[in-house]
Amino acid sequence: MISVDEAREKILKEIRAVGTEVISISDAAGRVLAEDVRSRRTQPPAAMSAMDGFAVRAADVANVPAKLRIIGESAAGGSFDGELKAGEAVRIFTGAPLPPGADTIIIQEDTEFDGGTVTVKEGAAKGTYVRAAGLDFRDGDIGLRAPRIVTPRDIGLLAAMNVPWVTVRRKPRVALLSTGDELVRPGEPVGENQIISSNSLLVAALVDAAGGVPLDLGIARDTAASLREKVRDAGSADMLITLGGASVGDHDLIQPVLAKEGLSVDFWRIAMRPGKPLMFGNFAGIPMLGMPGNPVSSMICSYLFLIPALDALRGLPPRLPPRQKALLAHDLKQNDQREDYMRATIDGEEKGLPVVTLFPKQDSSMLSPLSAADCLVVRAPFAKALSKGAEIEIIPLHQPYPAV
Ligand SMILES: Nc1nc2c(c(=O)[nH]1)N[C@H]1C(S)=C(S)[C@@H](COP(=O)(O)OP(=O)(O)OC[C@H]3O[C@@H](n4cnc5c(N)ncnc54)[C@H](O)[C@@H]3O)O[C@H]1N2
Ligand code: MOO
Repeated sequence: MISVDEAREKILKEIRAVGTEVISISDAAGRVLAEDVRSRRTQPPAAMSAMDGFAVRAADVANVPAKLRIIGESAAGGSFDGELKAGEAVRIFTGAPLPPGADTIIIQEDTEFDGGTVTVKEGAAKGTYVRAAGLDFRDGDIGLRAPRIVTPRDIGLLAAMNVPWVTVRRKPRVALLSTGDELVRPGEPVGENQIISSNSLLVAALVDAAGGVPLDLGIARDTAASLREKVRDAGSADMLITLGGASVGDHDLIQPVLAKEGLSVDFWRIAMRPGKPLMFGNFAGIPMLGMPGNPVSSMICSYLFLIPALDALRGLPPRLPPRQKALLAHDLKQNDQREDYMRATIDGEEKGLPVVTLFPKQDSSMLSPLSAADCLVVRAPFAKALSKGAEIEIIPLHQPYPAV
């Protein structure tokens, strides 16, 4: 058995970024930029007022009160074309260009004015409330560098830079094939000893959340013919995930059957719990992850291996699940040779750290504690027994990959 880190390295070594496409910036949130983006505009294009008030020369308001003659008006979207000279002021509004000759804005609260004159009661240093041309960015500046996940904030910047389209990685397509005679889809008629297939839906939702497109190939029955037929549809995918049939039982057909269809196995079995029978290889030219059938195993394998692989397919440096320190709410026994990922809740805080309680049953078939968990407690192989209050490492499960 190989370690979790070794397995991830082997997977990432085999993954290449997918191709690119050009899309509208309104569709770009969450997508990965494939090329640097340069501004097509200087912002602000000219010196502009940041306030409603009067454009003046700072020298004219060095001594207050100062009476100035109003010679015109500049509103956002328009301009005052004349030149401001000594003793003059221009009525100006937020976002309007500064008239030539003016260098300072006096907010209107600091003035008294009628039609023709303004009395400035509070002076201001030169440049007050003036946004210089190019304050934000200049034509030709690189505004965003690739690779980068486009955030809603980036979309605002792209729009302001007058960039309506961007080149992004296309979304990687991930084919998901469930296997097992016992499986039926949610809502279908279900026999006494059957179970509802939850795995592929869970992993599909993760693929979607991580920026990929899940392709559901359905459920293959535990026969070579069914598996061969279903896997044929993986052709257009960038990656294939099989769910179940990864272990050593007589009905675990993934490896023996797919080997005849072009599967070459890189590794099989990892020193982790759950997820031990994970398999990685190449199936007819595309990377393939063979995940164990138990839903918790496939979810944790997705966190540790599939999401970093999706990052790599999207041309990003692969992100690992973020870890943080926490305290145990109870004693914990020593670990064996497998790296352990255990579902737990967070109940309050002590010394600035979350306090975690493990679910008493960690069976990898159990979805209710998976859904209720706030975090996974991570334990290294052969970790020693710990007492209540000891420090441990967790992977928080709420929004672990923030993108806004
Ligand atoms: N003799 C051994 N037996 C097993 C070992 C072992 O090392 N030696 N490993 C165990 C571990 S650990 C796991 S994990 C499982 C993995 O088994 P498979 O990948 O072959 O998966 P299946 O046998 O097909 O299914 C396991 C379990 O999960 C349920 N399942 C399968 N698909 C789905 C689905 N789409 N949605 C929900 N649940 C699913 C299935 O009904 C089984 O209960 O092997 C152990 N055995
Ligand atoms: O490795 Mo299995 O995934 O413990 O249930």
